[in-house]
Amino acid sequence: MIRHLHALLPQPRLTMRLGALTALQAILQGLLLGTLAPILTALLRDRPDFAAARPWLLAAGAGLVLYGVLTVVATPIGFTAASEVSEQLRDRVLRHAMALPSGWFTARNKARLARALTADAGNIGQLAVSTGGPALTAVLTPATIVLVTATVDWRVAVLLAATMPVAFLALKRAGRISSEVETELENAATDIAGRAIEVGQAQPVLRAAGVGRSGTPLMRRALAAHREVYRRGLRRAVLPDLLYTAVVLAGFLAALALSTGLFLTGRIDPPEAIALLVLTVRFLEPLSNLIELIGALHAMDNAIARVQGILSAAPLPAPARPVRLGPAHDITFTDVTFTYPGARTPALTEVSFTCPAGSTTALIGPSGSGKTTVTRLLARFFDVTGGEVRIGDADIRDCDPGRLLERITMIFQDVYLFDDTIEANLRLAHPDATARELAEAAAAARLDEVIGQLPDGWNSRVGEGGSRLSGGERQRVSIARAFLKKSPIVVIDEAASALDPENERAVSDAVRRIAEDPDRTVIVIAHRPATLEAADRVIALDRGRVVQNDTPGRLRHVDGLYARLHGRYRAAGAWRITGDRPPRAGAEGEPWG
Ligand SMILES: Nc1ncnc2c1ncn2[C@@H]1O[C@H](COP(=O)(O)OP(=O)(O)OP(=O)(O)O)[C@@H](O)[C@H]1O
Repeated sequence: MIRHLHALLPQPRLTMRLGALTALQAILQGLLLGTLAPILTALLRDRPDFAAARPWLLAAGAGLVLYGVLTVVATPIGFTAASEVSEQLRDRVLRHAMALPSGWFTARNKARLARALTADAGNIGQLAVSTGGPALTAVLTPATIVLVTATVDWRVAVLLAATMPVAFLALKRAGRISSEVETELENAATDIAGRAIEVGQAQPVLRAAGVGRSGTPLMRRALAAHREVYRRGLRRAVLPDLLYTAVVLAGFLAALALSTGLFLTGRIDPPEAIALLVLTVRFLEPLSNLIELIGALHAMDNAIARVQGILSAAPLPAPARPVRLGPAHDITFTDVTFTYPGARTPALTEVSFTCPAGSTTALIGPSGSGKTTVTRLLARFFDVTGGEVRIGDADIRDCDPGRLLERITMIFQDVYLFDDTIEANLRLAHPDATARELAEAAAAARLDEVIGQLPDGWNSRVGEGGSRLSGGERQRVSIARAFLKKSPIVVIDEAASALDPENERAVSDAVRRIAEDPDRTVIVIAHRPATLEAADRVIALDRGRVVQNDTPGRLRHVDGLYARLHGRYRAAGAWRITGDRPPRAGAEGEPWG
């Protein structure tokens, strides 16, 4: 357990110091009791021998002072150590999570991560101090008492010593069962947390379907399973706990009986009998505490294992010597094949194309054809299964992941905003931006119109996930980030979902401006005819393969996905002339069908 915790902490020095202090205190407790027998022997006589008692009294006094000093030193370290352990763990888990591929973040793994960062990291810190210390004392003090008892009477010492391994065997069994129960309870709790996240995400759907007033069926099942695991755990733990207590009590009673027998048969004197009585009682006390501590210790060990489980999830491999990304920002996919973790069929198969630096490439294709996957692979959310993705001369797997993301801005449909002010959300893209740069970016994305209408302007909070803004407004924040970041590669997933005409125009304008910038290489998952027409190239995907790759002008005259989409827009009269929304790619009756 100590080893596990030690391995988990980047800086274990403070906890090691606390452990050493606690161990010293525990041994000192036992040694102090060792002064009892000679003091009693010297003083409990017809004529007390103070001269013989003095050195032992002095030693006991010095020991007590040392114990006091150790307590004074250890107490503040204990307080600091608990919060420091939790902080170190949180920091380590967070750093690791940042390097994990986005495919890792399933609902269950998100719940595991949330628990590791909140409950587990906090509990490990608390338990390491509040349980680890007493547990160390509960083992070291009785062990020292056994040695000290040997100086009074070896037979009682042997009996006490024999009690310890039997007690530890019983304790091991009780601990194993309590650990199993704790793991089952934790799994059941993680299930509930996962279901809760699911309910949160699917809430609009659940409401629309009129289900879920008392939770979804899966949630109710998870709650019932947790209750059952708890009850079963209580039943399983009773017997092993009783067995351990019985073993310790039996050792204690046997030692008492032996001491009494030795006294009654005149083999030990009254002072020795009193000393043995005190030693036996002090032996029993910490040992019997162990059964209460063992559950908490295993809970800590399980929490450590859970944190370890997250830390062992493989991050995307980082190159030992990252290649520097050069000034060229052309993008090349060569024979890229990719299968999502756990999926059977590839999402992309032998996809090859080049986006010249400064150009705009529109990706089109039916729903599920692999457009989003292309953008995810470019940002290295996942690594390709086969082939390679290059920016300039560099294979993106050879680049530092942080540096890679500095060059790319993603403008997604589902923009996640942090529950902070508009300004703070924008500054994520460029923390040191001046007020002027912020204002220019906001104007370019037409976010200034939104900010002007908010009660607190730039200081307005956007709510969790940006819930206080509409979809189009959120996307304008995301576009403003792109203007602010000035990254040479921009990936845009045009909003396919319904935007009101005002937002739609604002978003289209901003996207057009980004695309027209000759310093930016843009890949856009296009849903609007104007975007398609303005693109330098159009790449059509179907079932994960490139089926067309040419200029929009030429593709219009070739039978295929693009011409069908183009014809469909014309037939629907949805080109910008009318200002109506074009039919959504992937929507019912659209040209992919
Ligand atoms: N996280 C994932 N895990 C497993 N399979 C996935 C995952 N994301 C996408 N897929 C699958 O990969 C394929 C390509 O999906 P992708 O999202 O790239 O398509 P798309 O063209 O962007 O679709 P849409 O237009 O609906 O957004 C689909 O079959 C999809 O089911």
